[in-house]
Amino acid sequence: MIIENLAEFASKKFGQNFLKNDIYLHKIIQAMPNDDLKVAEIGPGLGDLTKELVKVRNVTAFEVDKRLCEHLTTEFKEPIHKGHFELRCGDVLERWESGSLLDEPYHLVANLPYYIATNIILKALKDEHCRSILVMVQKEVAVKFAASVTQKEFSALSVLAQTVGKATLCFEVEPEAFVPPPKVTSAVLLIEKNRSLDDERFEAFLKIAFAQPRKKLSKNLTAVFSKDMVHQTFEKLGIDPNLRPHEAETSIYHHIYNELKDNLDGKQQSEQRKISKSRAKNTQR
Ligand SMILES: C[S@@+](CC[C@H](N)C(=O)[O-])C[C@H]1O[C@@H](n2cnc3c(N)ncnc32)[C@H](O)[C@@H]1O
Repeated sequence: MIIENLAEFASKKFGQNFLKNDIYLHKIIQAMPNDDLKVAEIGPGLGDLTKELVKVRNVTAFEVDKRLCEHLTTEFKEPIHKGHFELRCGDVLERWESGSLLDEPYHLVANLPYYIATNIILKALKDEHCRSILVMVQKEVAVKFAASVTQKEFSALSVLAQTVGKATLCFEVEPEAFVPPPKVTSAVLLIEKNRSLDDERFEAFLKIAFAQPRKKLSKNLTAVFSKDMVHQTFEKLGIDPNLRPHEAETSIYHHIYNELKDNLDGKQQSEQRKISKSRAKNTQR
């Protein structure tokens, strides 16, 4: 496929900003974990990163844009034939609906489409076959995942990353490295997993805890749990009730969650009952 004007060819809908810089492509390869597990690449695009990946690993790539799928099938004829490269066309998020992205252990390596980057990382954190995540994302997103406690960027995403392993912001990438250039600075984020997220309610609990990041953590929790319950839990665990959400360590979130999670269920159930009752009323009318 000959593309006369790459900037015009790029689809905004699919978040296409092609990385056209060999230095950063090589830096991504160097940052990969040092083993021979398979690599899953999301959004291979024109295949610039893919070309480097297939030199060192077996790769399965997921691409939503049919034009690019056709291009990649021609471009990677040989590695496809040799069994080093497999292309799956379609929306990667739909693939995740039926379980793991691949049915064997893998590392995720990608220059992600920014409009669904956080969503993809969260799916990969839960995917038990995913061993690590090395992705180019908007710098702001990378900072949130990699922040340490007490930094103002420490967020629910940082707690989730620390729950499964270790997150590192590897390096920043300026907009000019891409065609077309995105409006924001990018960064490569590495999350090395030693376990997977297995409790979706913990994520829901963190949303409550960080709902108003500048308020006190105890205050945020009273949006769902009674004041007494929050007070007693903090006292039992010896936690300062004046802590702001970004000042509490990941382990503190797990301790509080373990104390309150049964009541979180109760709350969810009572909300559910309220919804069902109001639906029943509406049907009677
Ligand atoms: C930022 S571009 C990266 C392209 C290429 N890897 C590079 O580095 O130049 C994002 C890629 O993700 C693809 N993409 C967007 N949404 C997708 C989805 N839901 N499932 C699979 N691929 C998707 C786009 O078509 C595009 O190829």
